[in-house]
Amino acid sequence: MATTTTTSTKNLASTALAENSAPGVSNYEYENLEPYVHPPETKENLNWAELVTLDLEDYGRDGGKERLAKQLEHAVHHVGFFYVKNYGLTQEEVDNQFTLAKHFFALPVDEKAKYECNYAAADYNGWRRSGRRLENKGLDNVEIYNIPKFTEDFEGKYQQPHLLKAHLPEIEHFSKTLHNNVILPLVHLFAIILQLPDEHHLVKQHTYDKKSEDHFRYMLYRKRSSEEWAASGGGLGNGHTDLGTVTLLFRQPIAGLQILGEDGNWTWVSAQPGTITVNLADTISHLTGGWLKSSVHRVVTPPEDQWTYDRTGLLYFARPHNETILNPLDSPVLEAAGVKSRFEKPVTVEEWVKAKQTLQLNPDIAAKRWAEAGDGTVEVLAGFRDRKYKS
Ligand SMILES: O=C(O)CCC(=O)C(=O)O
Ligand SMILES: [Fe+2]
Repeated sequence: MATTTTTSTKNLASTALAENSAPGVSNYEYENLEPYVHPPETKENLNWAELVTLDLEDYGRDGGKERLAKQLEHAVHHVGFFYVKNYGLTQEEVDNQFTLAKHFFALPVDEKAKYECNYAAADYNGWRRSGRRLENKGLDNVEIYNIPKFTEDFEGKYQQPHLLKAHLPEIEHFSKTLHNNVILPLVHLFAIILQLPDEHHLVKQHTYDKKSEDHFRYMLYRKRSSEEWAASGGGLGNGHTDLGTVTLLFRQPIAGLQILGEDGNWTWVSAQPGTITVNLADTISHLTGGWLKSSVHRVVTPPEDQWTYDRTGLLYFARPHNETILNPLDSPVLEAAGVKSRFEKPVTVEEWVKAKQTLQLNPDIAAKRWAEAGDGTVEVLAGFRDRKYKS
């Protein structure tokens, strides 16, 4: 791995994009860490999804926002998934984060346990051990480490292992760059598509400094044998929607992610070099009465030629400010579509996150609540129900 300082970011000229401040830390510390190496792509010919790719460099150019909004319109209303490229981080900066993820998950369980989530409080920041998923209790192979925003609200609240402490300035830089260069432009484009009277309305609901539950994530799906894959159900029952505004998934080569299309068929998301895969999630869908599509997706057994590799993920979850009320926005597009609130009473983002995370982090509570209706649905909050998506 190169060891030069990598603070260079593409200069995306736009008012919505804050300047990328240099982290001020050289990468020499990575010299001591064996670098993460991307596994090879599958040779199998899978039924790949066709997704549009937004070139974020166009965002700052004359007429660029309008061009990108036009390109995005169909995807956000009908598909819920797309790619972005030219987001202002070098491949080396991205790979350094994969390296940290790899080494974090290689720490002994006892060490990781010091940073374990407070599941009962529905607090997802910290380490989530495997074996806590409703579908596959005891059989799931997924570990997660979530890092909150670098703001006063979270200062001192979470301890980090030495490995990550030494790299917090870069992690902070990485998270803030994603927020400035991807999240803010995207919500700006959504506002243009929705023809909101104030084009900056959604940007103002997603400022970095105000309290919200955005977080950066390292994720690991440990490799397993064909028997283990079969016993786990292969992820077919894990279809879900994410709960925030959008989720950013960094390109990694192990296939597994699938999207449920409007036609009821699942297609695979391919690894496009230099891109981030973006999916829309529940809160932006709530803010539009379902007009913006919170896409159903799942991670299934990879193709056989990739069974010998761990699947390491880098993700960023964006959410509106906690105080945001999840009623449909004032928009001529939504008015023409006749959308309605999805809740029986006003619900804040904070309440929504807590309700859905309680189900996600506590398999025992979730099993009971899913069983209540007995029809494959669960009431998350104030009349809004999630449902199961089977194969
Ligand atoms: O790992 C992936 O590709 C997707 C993970 C995912 O859907 C999630 O963490 O919500
Ligand atoms: Fe997801």
